[in-house]
Amino acid sequence: MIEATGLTKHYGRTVAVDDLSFTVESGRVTGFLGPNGAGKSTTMRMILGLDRPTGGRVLINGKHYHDLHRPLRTVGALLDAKWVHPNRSAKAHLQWLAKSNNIPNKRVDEVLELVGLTQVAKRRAGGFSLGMSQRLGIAGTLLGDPQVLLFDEPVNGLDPEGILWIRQFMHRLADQGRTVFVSSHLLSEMAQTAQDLIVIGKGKLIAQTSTAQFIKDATEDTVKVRSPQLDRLRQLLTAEAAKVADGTADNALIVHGVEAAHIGELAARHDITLHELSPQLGSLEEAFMQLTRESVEYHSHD
Ligand SMILES: Nc1ncnc2c1ncn2[C@@H]1O[C@H](COP(=O)(O)OP(=O)(O)OP(=O)(O)O)[C@@H](O)[C@H]1O
Repeated sequence: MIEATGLTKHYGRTVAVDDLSFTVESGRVTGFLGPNGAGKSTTMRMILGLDRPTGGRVLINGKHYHDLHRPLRTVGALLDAKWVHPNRSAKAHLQWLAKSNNIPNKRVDEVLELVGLTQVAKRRAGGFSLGMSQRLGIAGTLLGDPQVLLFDEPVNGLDPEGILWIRQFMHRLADQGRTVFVSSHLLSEMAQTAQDLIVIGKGKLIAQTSTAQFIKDATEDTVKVRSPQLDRLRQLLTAEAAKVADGTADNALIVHGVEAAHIGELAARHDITLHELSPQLGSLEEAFMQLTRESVEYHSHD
């Protein structure tokens, strides 16, 4: 578990992180979202003791990073996947990391196996593709079998196969009861990966909630209806004060403010044939734009 309380960081006159409080629970993948410059990297660096807070505190499993007896056994972090000596093999890189942290050598083979790099363990890491480098970086985070894992933009630049692998791997780590905290700009990817979200804007907390609730709160659900008797249906819905707009497909309407079940019953009562009746859920992109825009406007009026 990661707990931030009143966490604040000033760089000169810039307030990078502003009185931020949140909790990252174990057994879940938690996404960390915010527009550029919102303070995500600064927050992650403070969690890892790489930056000292100006105010407040952040604890990992109840302790400051610096007070952890063997940090790598409690928290693994991947901030930059290309952070590896290019001429070292994947295995030599991990062996060096293990040795400098008093981790037995046999754990290196285990983590190589876990991330699927056993076959290429002896190849120069400098020649690895981005996807392989990410796997090597993740192997490094797992060396100490830590309970808490932090990943900064882990899927940036990866192909769809690499993205899917990382998503499934993170879910597996969370299913093992670990705390998985991951920042990303790729919102559609986050929508599928993260069960919970912490969203910040200008260093302040905008939302801490489940991904589903975040989308529900910030977007309006609509229903798409297709019917050969569209004009009749439109009249009936408008008479009920529903907001109705033309859909992009032929013979389709987008209905706001009425449940799909009600539209189905209305159509049945008036012998109207329906070819489609599908609730349209808002996207994480829409919710994110909506909520971060409000935060920016709010702050500019401060
Ligand atoms: N070492 C530093 N010195 C001065 N200002 C900094 C430093 N690091 C970050 N900042 C400033 O703090 C703010 C937050 O930056 P940070 O990199 O934490 O945001 P971010 O959410 O990670 O952004 P991005 O998504 O673009 O990576 C920005 O205004 C940035 O310019």
